Formats: sequence, structure tokens, C-alpha cells
Amino acid sequence: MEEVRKPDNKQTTGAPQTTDGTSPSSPLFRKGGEDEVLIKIRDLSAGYDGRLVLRNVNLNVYERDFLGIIGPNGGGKTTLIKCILGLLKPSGGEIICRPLTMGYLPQYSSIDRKFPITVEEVILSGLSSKKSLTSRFTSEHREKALSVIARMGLEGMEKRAIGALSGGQLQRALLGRAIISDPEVVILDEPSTYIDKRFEARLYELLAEINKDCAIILVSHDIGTVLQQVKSIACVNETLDYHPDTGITEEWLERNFNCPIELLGHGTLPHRILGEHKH
Ligand SMILES: Nc1ncnc2c1ncn2[C@@H]1O[C@H](COP(=O)(O)OP(=O)(O)OP(=O)(O)O)[C@@H](O)[C@H]1O
Repeated sequence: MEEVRKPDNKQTTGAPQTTDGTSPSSPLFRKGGEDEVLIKIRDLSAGYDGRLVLRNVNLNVYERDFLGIIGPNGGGKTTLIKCILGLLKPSGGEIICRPLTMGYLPQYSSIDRKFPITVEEVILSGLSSKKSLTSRFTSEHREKALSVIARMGLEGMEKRAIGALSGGQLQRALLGRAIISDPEVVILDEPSTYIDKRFEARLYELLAEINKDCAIILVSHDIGTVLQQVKSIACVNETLDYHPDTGITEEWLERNFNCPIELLGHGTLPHRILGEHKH
């Protein structure tokens, strides 16, 4: 049973209402891709208060994909994620998927740090869908939370309120919440904003590990780092331009960012970008 999210049938489940139509010449086709398509996005448009910020977006997210989403500020990356998560109703087009478990790490700026909740409670809250509203977390849930706390390098901080964490520690706690349920898709919106270089290396090791069984969608401004981690890349700037691998060119970036971008070589992969633009 697939779920179809359309403007006029929010979160309706039922048979898919469109055929895939993907062909080898289509941007939706991934070279050598025999993996199942987990999420199909077709001609999606979305926005706020009648103003469209996304138009005609087409994208497939595959099983075990590691999709990087890049793009200029305000280009619509978070809006696309909100649509995928079912938090924002599309204005047009549709998102088709079977019921999937998704873990989500929101953008840091959207977190209320004054909310009175501890590290352990934040991480456990990622298992809320595994129990009824009124029942308590089981000892197994708590053991799982402890192992995630260790994986996130937050040992000893279990009972600390999130308001007393550094930015990087809070992002690690939120990442723990996103992965504790072993979801089929993990969506990370700017996960390394406050994370230091030492944990960033661990973060990407961890993502490579969970990517063995789980698709990852990673939104980031750090194009150089993203290109070294992901399998495919999409640039969102009102529309979406998909690249089935990471072999992108400066021209591709410039076209999508609408400004000059310089890639510095580092091994075989672009390492850093410099924007010499006026806006
Ligand atoms: N809740 C909202 N209500 C009205 N407009 C919004 C809302 N959220 C985002 N927008 C607007 O929609 C556009 C796209 O925003 P979005 O957050 O999706 O961009 P983004 O690519 O994630 O940006 P950034 O790189 O700065 O995080 C922006 O112009 C933004 O101001």
C-alpha cells in the first residue's frame, strides 16, 4: 500500500495515482540503480500563503540512497523536506511512498532550547511511536537510548537539560533521536552547523554505517564535505536539479546557485567552494 500526498488529499493512503514513467533518459533514472524507489516526487510545487517556493520538483529517493541536498539560502530545501515528512501540504503534484519510518534532525534554529527536557528524554522521544501515548518507555527502550547516547559521545550527560548543552552537544542529542528507531529514511537538515571537526568525522562515519540499511537525505551548505559523503546530489533553487552521482562541475553549481562558484581540487573530489558574487 502506497501513500500519496497531494494538495487535495493530505496523507491519503491508497493505490498510487500516477505511473512512474521513469526512463533511462529521465533525470529520475539513476545509473546502475537497481534499488527500490522509496519516495517518488512528481511535479511537486509548494509554498506559503499562496507564494510558491518550489515548482515542478521531480525526484526519486532510493533504498540505501545517500542524497545530498544543496542550494542557496531560501532556495526551498527545508520546504522540500517538510513536504517529504508530510508537515507541509503540497500546492501541486504529489509525493508517493509506502508507509515509511523516518527519522528527522531539524535545523538547529527551529529548536526551543528552553524546553525542559533532558538528553535522555530527547533521545527516547525518537521511540514515541513504538509505544502508546500513556504507557512508559520499557527497559529495552532505555537500554537502546543508553547505547545511542554512547554512540553520540554524550555519556555522563543523560540527565542534563538541553538548555545546558553546547550547540554541538544538542545537535548530537537530536541526531540520536533521529536514528534511535532504526528508521528506513533519515533526513538531516544542516546536521553539522555547530558540530566540531572531531565529531564531524564521527558523524560521517556513523552516517556511512547507518546508510548500509537506511536511506539518508542530507541538507547542507558545506558543499565540499557533502560531495565527499553522498552518492547523489540535488540542488534546490525553486526548482530541483538532480545529479545521479557526485561528479558535478562548477558550471552545474553556478547555474543552480545563480552565482560564480569556484571548486578547489582535493584528491579526485572538489574540496571547497569560494563564491565571488555580489549578492
Ligand atoms: N513558515 C513559513 N512561512 C512563510 N514563508 C516561509 C516559511 N518557511 C520558509 N519560508 C520562505 O520560503 C522560502 C524557502 O525557505 P526554506 O527554509 O525552504 O529555504 P532553504 O533552502 O532551506 O534556506 P536556508 O538555506 O536558508 O536554510 C524562503 O523565502 C523563506 O523565507
